[in-house]
Amino acid sequence: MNGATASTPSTPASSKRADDLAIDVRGLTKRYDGRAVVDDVALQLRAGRICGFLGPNGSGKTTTIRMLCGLLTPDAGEGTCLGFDLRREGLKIKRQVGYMTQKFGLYEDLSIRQNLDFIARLFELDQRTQRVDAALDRLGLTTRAQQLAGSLSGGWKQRLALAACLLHEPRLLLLDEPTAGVDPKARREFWDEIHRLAAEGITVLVSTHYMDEAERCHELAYIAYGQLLARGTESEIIEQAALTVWAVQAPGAPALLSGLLAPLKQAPGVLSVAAFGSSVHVAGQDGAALDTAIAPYRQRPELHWSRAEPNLEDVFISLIGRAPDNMGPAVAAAPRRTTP
Ligand SMILES: Nc1ncnc2c1ncn2[C@@H]1O[C@H](COP(=O)(O)OP(=O)(O)OP(=O)(O)O)[C@@H](O)[C@H]1O
Repeated sequence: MNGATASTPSTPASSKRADDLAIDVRGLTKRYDGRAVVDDVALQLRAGRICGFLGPNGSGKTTTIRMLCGLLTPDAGEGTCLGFDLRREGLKIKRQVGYMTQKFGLYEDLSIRQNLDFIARLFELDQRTQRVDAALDRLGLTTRAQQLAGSLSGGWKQRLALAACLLHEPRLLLLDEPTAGVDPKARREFWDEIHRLAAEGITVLVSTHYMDEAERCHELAYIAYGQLLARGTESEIIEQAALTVWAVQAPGAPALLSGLLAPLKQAPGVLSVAAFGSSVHVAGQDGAALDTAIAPYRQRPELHWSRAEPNLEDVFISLIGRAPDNMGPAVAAAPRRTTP
């Protein structure tokens, strides 16, 4: 559903008033060396919502985020961020957006307080000491204020980075894989904070590779090879994918299961074959074709087959299988692809 937006049960498209939308862009495109790494993306996000931005490595998430906050100029597309025109009002957007980059971007040889004070000066904020104190307090950093940023663990660094991008009281947070490499407890605390911010009316677009984080979002956008392939709530995305999923187990020889089923990945009708714990999920959209593909394997006595409910990961793996690959050699004036 490239270029389309999906409504959610609580936010029918008709009720999306323009002034409700923190992000409202369409046709967003960025090309490098003739290759569209972001291709005709449309995204609408209502104020106060948390949207998870998912997709495989190199699918265009960072590039999209950088276009949204005015750091990159799109080659095509238009729209607004926080009501400001993406092309003409980049500076106004930057002043009201908190952008957390994938890589820790603060000074490792400055203390937490010095880093925050530096950011406050960059933004020319008034009442700097009070703002820095409040940010330290909010993120539980007060007792560590004098600690060098470089000596912090991954989780604390992310907390500091979040504090830094909140200092100027942004209305929209663009978080690029904020919890990559962070342990589960720190990730949970980070997400609790994200939800508190959303409850205060801040809009959040957050890229992640973690399915448990996807499940904590109000809505999701899935991008592969630069094209937005799915958009909506978790249940809407699962429903739209219309997958049939079989779960297979091999109680006598679980280690052999993945290898045994590997040829199925190439079979007509099979969109994904993926291990989940002691099971392997085999998924496809055409139930009859899927049945034909798995028929030879269903005869095997060591394999136990049962129908399973599709989950988000089944859907995303299947979507990649169906997406057109843009990683090949660039074609100067390539014809527009149609979305599966
Ligand atoms: N400045 C650039 N010049 C050329 N190609 C680029 C540039 N920036 C990004 N790309 C390419 O654009 C594609 C999309 O990159 P992007 O960083 O947006 O993906 P991503 O979804 O954020 O990936 P990841 O999950 O690994 O962070 C990649 O193939 C990348 O190599």
